[in-house]
Amino acid sequence: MTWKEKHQKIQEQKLLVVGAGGIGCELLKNLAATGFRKVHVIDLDTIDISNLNRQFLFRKEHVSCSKAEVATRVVKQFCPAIDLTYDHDSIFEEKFNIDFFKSFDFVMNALDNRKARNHVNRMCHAARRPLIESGSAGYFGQVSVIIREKTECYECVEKPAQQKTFPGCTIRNTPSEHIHCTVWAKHVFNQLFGEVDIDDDVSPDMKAEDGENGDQNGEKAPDSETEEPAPIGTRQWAEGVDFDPQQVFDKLFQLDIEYLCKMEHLWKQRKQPTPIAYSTALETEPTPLSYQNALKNDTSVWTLSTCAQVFADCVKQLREQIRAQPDLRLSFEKDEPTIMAFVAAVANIRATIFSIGTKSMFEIKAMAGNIIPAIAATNAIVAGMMVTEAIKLVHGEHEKARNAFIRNQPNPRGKIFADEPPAPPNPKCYVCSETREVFIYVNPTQMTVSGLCEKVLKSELNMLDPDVMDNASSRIIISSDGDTDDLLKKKLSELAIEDGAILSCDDFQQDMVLKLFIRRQNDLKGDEFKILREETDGEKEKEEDKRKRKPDGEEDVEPEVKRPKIVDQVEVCAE
Ligand SMILES: Nc1ncnc2c1ncn2[C@@H]1O[C@H](COP(=O)(O)OP(=O)(O)OP(=O)(O)O)[C@@H](O)[C@H]1O
Ligand SMILES: [Zn+2]
Repeated sequence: MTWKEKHQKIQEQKLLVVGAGGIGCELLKNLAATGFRKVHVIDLDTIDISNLNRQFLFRKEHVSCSKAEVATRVVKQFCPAIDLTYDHDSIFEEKFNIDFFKSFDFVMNALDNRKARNHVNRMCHAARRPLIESGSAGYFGQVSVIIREKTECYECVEKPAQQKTFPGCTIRNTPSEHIHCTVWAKHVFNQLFGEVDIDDDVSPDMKAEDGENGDQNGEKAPDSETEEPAPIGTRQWAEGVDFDPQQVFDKLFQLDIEYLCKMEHLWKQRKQPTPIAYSTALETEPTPLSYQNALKNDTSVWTLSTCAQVFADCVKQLREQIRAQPDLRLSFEKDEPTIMAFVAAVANIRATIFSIGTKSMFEIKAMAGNIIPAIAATNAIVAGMMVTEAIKLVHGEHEKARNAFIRNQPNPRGKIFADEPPAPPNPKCYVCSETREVFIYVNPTQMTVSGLCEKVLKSELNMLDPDVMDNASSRIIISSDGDTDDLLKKKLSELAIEDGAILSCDDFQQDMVLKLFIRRQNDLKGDEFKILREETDGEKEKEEDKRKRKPDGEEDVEPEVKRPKIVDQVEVCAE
């Protein structure tokens, strides 16, 4: 094929790009510059001021506008020849069905969360379209090529459980996990004593974006005209009260929380936070530990009053450092005891306010040290590597596809970039193999149908709207059209779903059917469960033996939970 013919082929390809954030902006620019002419981009989000440092298609005047729309407009300005279209929507929308995916030659992911990546992986599998997957975390970056029946899919290998990406609105308004409180506590530290960063805003979000999906409804808190917290920097405000610990405490944990409570739509389906005043916190226990003694107890969980005491002691100490050097900007250092104690106390007070379980300073230190900034150069390199792989796909050179990695340090062969051929599909993958099987340990007398649907199928296995049938009785126990809603509160055992039951779970939109093998584990409580992606024959036999020996079925079956393989797959990190 001549160079011209090759170029012609690039121009004719129809591509879908999912995500117009850090990697997406770079990617759209590269695609246009390489000669791709038929591109559709989807992004659900609007532009935040904190995106501007690396999402170079966006400018200050674009803040609050649709990312997909602005990216499309700006790319067309420098490349009028491109037929670039967009949707300002979530990729989970029903209109992006399998036929929609089939209308493209291949798909490129520039996403920041596993749920959406899993979904696109399944849609591409169902539509038989290649997918170029990407991710970056600080200096680490990765590109993978996923081709049905030829390579591993995104879900062939189990990923580590930790989710490192947190939308800013979750951090500022609606934390639901301790890590959200820890991230916020680090931001508080930076705002008060460190280098102020736009990303680190700690006040309730006036725009009150709701929830994990980034939907914005623009609702303001009542009386926001008069009662909005003053738009001055937290540091400036704190200097105004001479870093008085009580006043700083009351602002962060009482006044701002009271303000947050007024955004009623946030609390329709969530528990409202409880504002806490400094005096109330100290009164919850007569003898809180001092900072010195609390540090000695870094593996135990501090009480609320100890957290308040540690907060006050640390603020005073950090204030002294700033008084000595007024221009000093401290940086977060997890091994600096005052800073770490401050962050641990703040995180736990916030966790208490939002009814989230508190943790020891030791545990919080591990979480706080693990937060990675997004780096523009990594995104640019990743986007470049994606287009290199895209060109191979265009020319049908599937056998030349490479999974590529960028590292922060050279590997033993002195390379910062490394690549390898994609691994073959995992024959036991519950997404892309013929054997779509998942083994789940539950306590059938406690697990509800609703828990099975929401926690197992939707949250853990990323199905969108499953229909579930008990194979033994052929009874539908979960129906996507709501016909079975009266069963939601029932326990599995009430529907005769016990150890050994097999459920067929079908997601129409993802065109995915999998078999769920129920295993009983009596010590699991409520909707708790454990998942095994595969069960070896040996394990099956062992269990069969046990059941034979104890026909009453009362044995505790302790599953051998396999450690997830740590792979070089990275998640884009928000913080
Ligand atoms: N379900 C989804 N449908 C469409 N787009 C999505 C979906 N989930 C995430 N995205 C988009 O993927 C993009 C990922 O980009 P990036 O990782 O740079 O995130 P960001 O939110 O722009 O920045 P950061 O998280 O680093 O502050 C975002 O623009 C986000 O809106
Ligand atoms: Zn797979």
